[in-house]
Amino acid sequence: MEKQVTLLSSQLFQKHRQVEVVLNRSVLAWKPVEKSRKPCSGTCDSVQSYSVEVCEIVAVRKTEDDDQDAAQTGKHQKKTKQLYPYAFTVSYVRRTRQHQWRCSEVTFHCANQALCEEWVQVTNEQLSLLTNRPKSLLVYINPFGGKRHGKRIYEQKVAPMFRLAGIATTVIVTERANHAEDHLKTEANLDKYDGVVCVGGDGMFSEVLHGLVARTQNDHGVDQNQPDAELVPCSLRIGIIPAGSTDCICFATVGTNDPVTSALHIIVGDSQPMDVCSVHHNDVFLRYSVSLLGYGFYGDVLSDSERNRWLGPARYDLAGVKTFLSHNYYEGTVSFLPAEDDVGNPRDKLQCRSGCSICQHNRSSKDEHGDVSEEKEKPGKDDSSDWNEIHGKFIAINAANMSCACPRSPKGLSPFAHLADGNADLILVRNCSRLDFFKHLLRHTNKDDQFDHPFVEVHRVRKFRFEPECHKLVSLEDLSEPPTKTGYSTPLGSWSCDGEILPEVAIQVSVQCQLIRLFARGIEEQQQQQQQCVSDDPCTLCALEPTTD
Ligand SMILES: CCCCCCCCCCCCC/C=C/[C@@H](O)[C@H](COP(=O)(O)O)NC(=O)CCCCC
Ligand SMILES: Nc1ncnc2c1ncn2[C@@H]1O[C@H](COP(=O)(O)OP(=O)(O)O)[C@@H](O)[C@H]1O
Ligand SMILES: [Ca+2]
Repeated sequence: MEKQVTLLSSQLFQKHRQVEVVLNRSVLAWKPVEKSRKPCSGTCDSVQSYSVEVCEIVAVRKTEDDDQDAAQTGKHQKKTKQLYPYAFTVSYVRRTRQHQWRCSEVTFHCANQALCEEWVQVTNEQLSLLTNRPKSLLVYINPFGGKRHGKRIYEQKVAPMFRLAGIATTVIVTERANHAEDHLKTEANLDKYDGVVCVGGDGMFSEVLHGLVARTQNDHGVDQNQPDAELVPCSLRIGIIPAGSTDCICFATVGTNDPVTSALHIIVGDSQPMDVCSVHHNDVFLRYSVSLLGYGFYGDVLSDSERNRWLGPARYDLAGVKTFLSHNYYEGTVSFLPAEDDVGNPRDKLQCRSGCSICQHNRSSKDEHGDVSEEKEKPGKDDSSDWNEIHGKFIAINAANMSCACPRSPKGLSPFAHLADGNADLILVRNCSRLDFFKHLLRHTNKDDQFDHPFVEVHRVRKFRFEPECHKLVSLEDLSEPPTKTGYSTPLGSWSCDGEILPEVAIQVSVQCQLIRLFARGIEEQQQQQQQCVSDDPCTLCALEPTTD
């Protein structure tokens, strides 16, 4: 292992004791100088030092007198202030339960001003070397998403952290649907920004996605209407501050729907590539999807829920019950191009986690500039002979481009789907009894396998098409009732595309591998989650309360 060069090492004062503080390029560490130390009385085994990775330091600043006065009221503290009148505070990421991050602080007191300023300067120099961190962000807030708390969440929980981290922001509170999308497509000067942040739900994310992808394709002269066009990846990353109803894109990429955690992932400059499904009808571009493309059950839930938007997130529960009771099924033909053999399968129990090897493997197929390697260009890869075709009556047809985990279903619609493997999991739920369908739905909420039913099949696919049963095609004049979809006499459902209803039922879908990047890192494994306590008395990692939320 490479030996780390010490940049600074000093004896400083922290709380009521003297500490040896050391900074190298990757770690800030400190430990008490005294020989005798009481063990940690918290939940961890006490060892003798604390450490914070430099890449997880949010900010370092000189501690103002006011801050010191507020923190130091006791006799000891007054004495500390006399002996060590200068201080600096380091704000850093602390992992708590269930993938949540918090911003903690530690203040070091110094005997002389020059030393204090040196610590602030050298630590800041190290932070400035972290070039993946955003310096300037364009933020869109949907004030009406979810429980309508978006503006408050941003102002109270997120903006102060961005300020602390020295990130400049341009904030736009949207005034109508499609405001963010239109602004990104035509007006925004994107050269000024290192990323775009949306405050809202999956629908708001979808707006930002459409705006950014369309803008990028326009700038590069790529026609989105061509289903086989090689789309150019977006250079700006997208951050999501969850303030919507489902927020599954945030949940499935971070592991929690928590604004403070998401803000910290943005600040430290995380990057998570994401696949995007492009959806076409007869060679006309319809929409992109990142989470769920659902026909039948989820399409019906979505259409019904739109009527009750005023209910907020609860609209989905009401619509879910109504749709379940109506127990509709839809006939049609699904054709799909299976994934390559080396990318796993939807039941292999290999969860997509931070640094996922399956997604990393696929990364090699697209270089930094979005050029496609020879491997992907091999002729015959899309041979019509590779396509499979299934005809049937379906209660639901779901294409999950990622797990679609969310608080309603913590493991998601397809628990082993991958964020960036270039494939989607296509789930076909054939017509079955209400009770069987209920059992299938229930398994989305517990540990049982929702695919382990004779009426459910699931395939990992690169592309798929759906054609509704249309042999009873009639002329428009024959239809006395307004048709659900023009020209068909058999009942048609609709596709929900990340929470938007598609205007067409017959669709062609193609997964665009790693078209965008988020300010996220994928869900961390449990070991990464539990930051090891390396403290002593009193153990701040065990006992400190969050300081920012
Ligand atoms: C007997 C209990 C059954 C419970 C079954 C729960 C299964 C839940 C699966 C949820 C998948 C969610 C996929 C995400 C879709 C979102 O993109 C979309 C829009 O989100 P937003 O803009 O934040 O509102 N949300 C939905 O389509 C809602 C699906 C809710 C289904 C009950
Ligand atoms: N100012 C606004 N007024 C009305 N609708 C808006 C506004 N801003 C965004 N929207 C639309 O609201 C829809 C839902 O937003 P979203 O933030 O996803 O909330 P939810 O998760 O509750 O559906 C999105 O499709 C978006 O286009
Ligand atoms: Ca995928």
